[in-house]
Amino acid sequence: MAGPPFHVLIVDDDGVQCRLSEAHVARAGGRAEIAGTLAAARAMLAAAPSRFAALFLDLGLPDGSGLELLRELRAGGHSVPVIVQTGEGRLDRAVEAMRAGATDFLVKPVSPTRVRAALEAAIRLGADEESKGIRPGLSASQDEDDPSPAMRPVLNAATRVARSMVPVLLLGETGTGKEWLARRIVASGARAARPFVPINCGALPRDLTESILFGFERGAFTGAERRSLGKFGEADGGTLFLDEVGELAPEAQVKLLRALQEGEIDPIGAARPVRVDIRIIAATHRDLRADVEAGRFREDLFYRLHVVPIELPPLRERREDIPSLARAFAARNVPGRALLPAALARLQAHRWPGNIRELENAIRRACVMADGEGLRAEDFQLADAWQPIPRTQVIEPRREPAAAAMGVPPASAAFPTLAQVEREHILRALQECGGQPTKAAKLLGIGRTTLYRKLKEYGLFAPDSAAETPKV
Ligand SMILES: Nc1ncnc2c1ncn2[C@@H]1O[C@H](COP(=O)(O)OP(=O)(O)OP(=O)(O)O)[C@@H](O)[C@H]1O
Repeated sequence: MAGPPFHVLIVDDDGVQCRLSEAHVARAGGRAEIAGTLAAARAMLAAAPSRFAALFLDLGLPDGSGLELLRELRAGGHSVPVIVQTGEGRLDRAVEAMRAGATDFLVKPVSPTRVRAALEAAIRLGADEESKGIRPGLSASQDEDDPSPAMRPVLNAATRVARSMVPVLLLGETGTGKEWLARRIVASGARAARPFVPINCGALPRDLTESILFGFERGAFTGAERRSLGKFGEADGGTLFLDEVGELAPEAQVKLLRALQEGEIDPIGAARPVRVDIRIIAATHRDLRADVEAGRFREDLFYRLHVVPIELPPLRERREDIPSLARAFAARNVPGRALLPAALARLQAHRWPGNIRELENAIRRACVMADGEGLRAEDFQLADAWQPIPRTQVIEPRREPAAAAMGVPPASAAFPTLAQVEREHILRALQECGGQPTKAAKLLGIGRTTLYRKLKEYGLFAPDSAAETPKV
C-alpha cells in the first residue's frame, strides 16, 4: 500500500502467527510491533495512544481474552481499527468481538489475500476517520427520530456494524426493509462512496450463476465477446448485497464460500485468481438454520454469513412507525397532500402482509386515485391479508377477489384482471395442498422459485412463511 509508513500492533502470544502477521504488515508497507500479553499491549497503547493505524488481536492470550482489551479501547473512545483473529470453530467469539467493536475478524487458518484485504481496509477506515472525525453511525430520518420499540434494537445494531467490515445477515419477511437497511448501513460506513452492488440470488439462472457472480475473460466461451467483471468485480472495494441468499444453488454456495474465505475469485477463463476486497451483507426471509439442518444450505457458508444477524420486525409489530412512514411516502408522491386521521387509523389497523413495500404501494395508489386535498380512508382499498396457514388447516374461500392486494391493479368487479385470476388460482392451489408451497407449485406446473416470486408479487407471503419453508 502506498503512503507514509504506518504502525500495526500485533497482540498475539503465538510466535508463528506473529511472524505471519508481521510479514503481512511489512508487505502492505507498514511496521509491526508485537505484544505477547494483554498487559504489554495496554502499556504500549497507553504510551502512544495514536501510534497504531490498526491492531491484530488474538483472543486467547496468557493473561486474559483479547476481548477485554477491545472493550477497554472502545469504552475509552478509542476508534483504532481492530482485526480480531479467532481459531476455527470459534465463530461465537467472533460475534462477541464484533459486538465489542471489532472492525473485522479472521478465522484461522486464514489465506494471505484475506489478511491483506482486511489490513488494507482497516488502514483505509482509520485514515477516513482521522480526516472526517468519528462517524456518528446511521443518520436520523423521519422514522428514525423516534423509532418504535421494535425498531430501536435494529437501528442500534445497524449503527454498531456500520463502521465494521463484518458480514451482516438481515432477516425478515418480504418487504420489511432489508435492502433499505443494508443501504443505510453502508451509507454511514467507510464504504459509503464505493459501489453497492445488489444481487437477487433467487433470480440467478443456474447455468449463468458463475459468470454473473465472478465474471469472465473475453473469449472464455462462445459468445464471450467482451470481458465481464461480474458482480464481485463490480463490488470490489465496496459492498455486495446478497438478497435471498437462501435461494443460492448448491454449486454457487461452494463458490461463494471460497470467495469469502480466500478473498479471491476465479473469473471464467482467467489465468489466475483475482483478489477482491468486498464487504458482504446478505438477506433472507427464510429460516437459514432450518435450511442447514435440512441439508439445503451449507453450514460453513451459514456461519460465514451469520456473524451478525439483524432481524427486521414485520410492519404489524411496529405500528407506531406507520404514520411517519405513510406521511413520508405520501409527501414523496404528491408533496403537500395530507393523510386525514381516518385514513391513518385505517392504515394502522391493517395487517400489512407485504410490510413496508405494501404500505408504499398502497399510498402510491391512493395518491393516484384520490381527488381531494387529503387522503381519506376510502382512498385505500386494503385487501384482507392471507393468514398464515397451519399445514392442517384449510383456507377459508375468499368472498371477493382482492383487487387492492399488492401488485394487483384495480379492475371492475364484473371482469377480473388476469393478475386477479392468477392470484386466486394460486390461493386455490395452496388451499388444495394444505398451504405447502412445494406441492402447490407442482400442482400449478411451475417451479417453487416462480411460485415464491408470485406470492411475493401478490403480497401473499404468510407472515411466518419462513417457518413454513417447504421441504425439498
Ligand atoms: N424505514 C424505511 N423508510 C422508508 N422506506 C422504507 C423503509 N424501509 C423500507 N422502505 C421501503 O420499502 C420498500 C421495501 O423495502 P426493501 O426492498 O428494503 O425490503 P426487503 O425486505 O429487502 O424486501 P424483499 O425481501 O422482498 O427483497 C422499499 O421501497 C424501501 O425503500
